Amino acid sequence: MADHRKLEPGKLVIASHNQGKVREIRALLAPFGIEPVSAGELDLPEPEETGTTFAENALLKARASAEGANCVALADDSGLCVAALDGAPGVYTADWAEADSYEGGPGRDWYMAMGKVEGKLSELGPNTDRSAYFTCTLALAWPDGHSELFEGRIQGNLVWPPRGTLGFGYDPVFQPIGFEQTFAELDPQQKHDMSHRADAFEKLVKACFD
Ligand SMILES: O=c1nc[nH]c2c1ncn2[C@H]1C[C@H](O)[C@@H](COP(=O)(O)OP(=O)(O)OP(=O)(O)O)O1
Ligand SMILES: [Mg+2]
Repeated sequence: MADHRKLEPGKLVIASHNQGKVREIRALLAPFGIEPVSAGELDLPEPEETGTTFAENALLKARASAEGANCVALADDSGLCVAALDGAPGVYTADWAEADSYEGGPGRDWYMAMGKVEGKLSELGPNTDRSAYFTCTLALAWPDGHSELFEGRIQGNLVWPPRGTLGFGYDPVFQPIGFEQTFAELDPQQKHDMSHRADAFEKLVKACFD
């Protein structure tokens, strides 16, 4: 793909403030001679995600970090899309988890968020379609304004109650097709081999590394 710009070895900012994501992206980047630093480590601001699509939000985050750090930045905007809920929570997946933490400040309550999804599904009755997919849009942004987008997806079914303690976010209720375990029960390496993030990453690697 000659129209893609190659990624050179060196510094790259992971434009995410989600520790779970940063951990996964570091593992995916490990074989490529890239030295990832996270936006948090560089004290880069967390831009407001005002976009209405995954691509808009991914670009917004990548551009903010590329400008702030003056180096290539990689952002991930992802979410859970539930078929019976017309694709919700979708772009608003993180927002559904927004809660006041016990300390009184803003925080995220994943158990509450998973319960919200389950509550809406159960309102639709016992035979409701429980299929869902995770989607991930990766945006690479260069300080000169160039950017590239890659999209990945994984199909599965929602389970209740949540199971497993690995991973992050909605992993305990997501069971990928062909597996008896949820993402939070699978070995992290198994998740990295098949996830929406891995799928998007595979496309990025094909385009941006030799
Ligand atoms: O593999 C995953 N396993 C479980 N849950 C996941 C996954 N991937 C995305 N998700 C859920 C949680 C996340 O919070 C939301 C995306 O929201 P999103 O705005 O892209 O990420 P975020 O606010 O957590 O971090 P940041 O924007 O700093 O990268 O979807
Ligand atoms: Mg976010």
